[in-house]
Amino acid sequence: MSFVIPPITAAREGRTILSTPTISFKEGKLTAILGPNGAGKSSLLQHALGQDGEACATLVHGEELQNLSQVERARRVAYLPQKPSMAWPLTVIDAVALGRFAYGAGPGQLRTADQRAVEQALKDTELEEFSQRRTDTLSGGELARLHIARLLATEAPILIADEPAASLDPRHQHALMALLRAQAAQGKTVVTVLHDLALAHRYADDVVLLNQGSLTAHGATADVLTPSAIAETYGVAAEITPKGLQVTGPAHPPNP
Ligand SMILES: Nc1ncnc2c1ncn2[C@@H]1O[C@H](COP(=O)(O)OP(=O)(O)OP(=O)(O)O)[C@@H](O)[C@H]1O
Repeated sequence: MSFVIPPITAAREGRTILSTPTISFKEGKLTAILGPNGAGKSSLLQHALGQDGEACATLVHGEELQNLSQVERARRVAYLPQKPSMAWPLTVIDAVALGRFAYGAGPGQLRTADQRAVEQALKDTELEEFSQRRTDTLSGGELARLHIARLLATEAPILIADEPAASLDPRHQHALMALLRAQAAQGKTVVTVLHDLALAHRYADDVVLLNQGSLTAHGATADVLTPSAIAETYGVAAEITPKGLQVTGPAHPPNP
């Protein structure tokens, strides 16, 4: 299912924080949204999904998202924000089951398809052993995996995650990216904000590069994520070898 963000101009406190053209995300692809702190990555997603209270004519499979019912939206687009909240402590399995609300399910009320989706999501995020634990007893990385599990349990055709890898250890970061790739390979439209350029280089099909609220590039990862674009955008030096991308240090190290 295609996901198309129309041209956006957004301002906060009198300052333009976003000024972007149409951005189309492709079905069957994993797209990484990259850019330095404050580039506008979260604001772009929040605005596109109507989370900032402003109208936005985002198109999902050709239909305006804002014209769909809440349930229909949730069936099409699953969104994991950068700072997800958990209103009250639940068991892990019940928290993941919240991902099934668009299908009339919830904690303790799971039909076969819901049960299957929840179990698969727990398995994919290696949380099966934690299923009966209270969410407020989880470590930071375990809690991050719980939120990813809830995203996956929706089985929505469009998955959007804002920095899902931030608090994961390296093995779980790679596992997450492999999982997102697998979701894209199943035909889903997968969009994720990342800060780890090596992960983006290794796993993303496409990259959207933002800087100071503007879109500076959008295309195939190998075309966009070049050492010169990285130096210009982030002020760091990077090398690309057969082993992958490695950030080697500041682009302009201070003189000793
Ligand atoms: N409500 C607000 N009021 C004032 N400034 C805001 C508001 N919301 C966002 N901004 C500013 O807009 C800019 C973009 O913020 P945004 O959270 O989208 O950046 P980001 O690219 O996701 O950054 P990060 O990588 O640090 O998460 C930042 O400079 C931020 O301070």
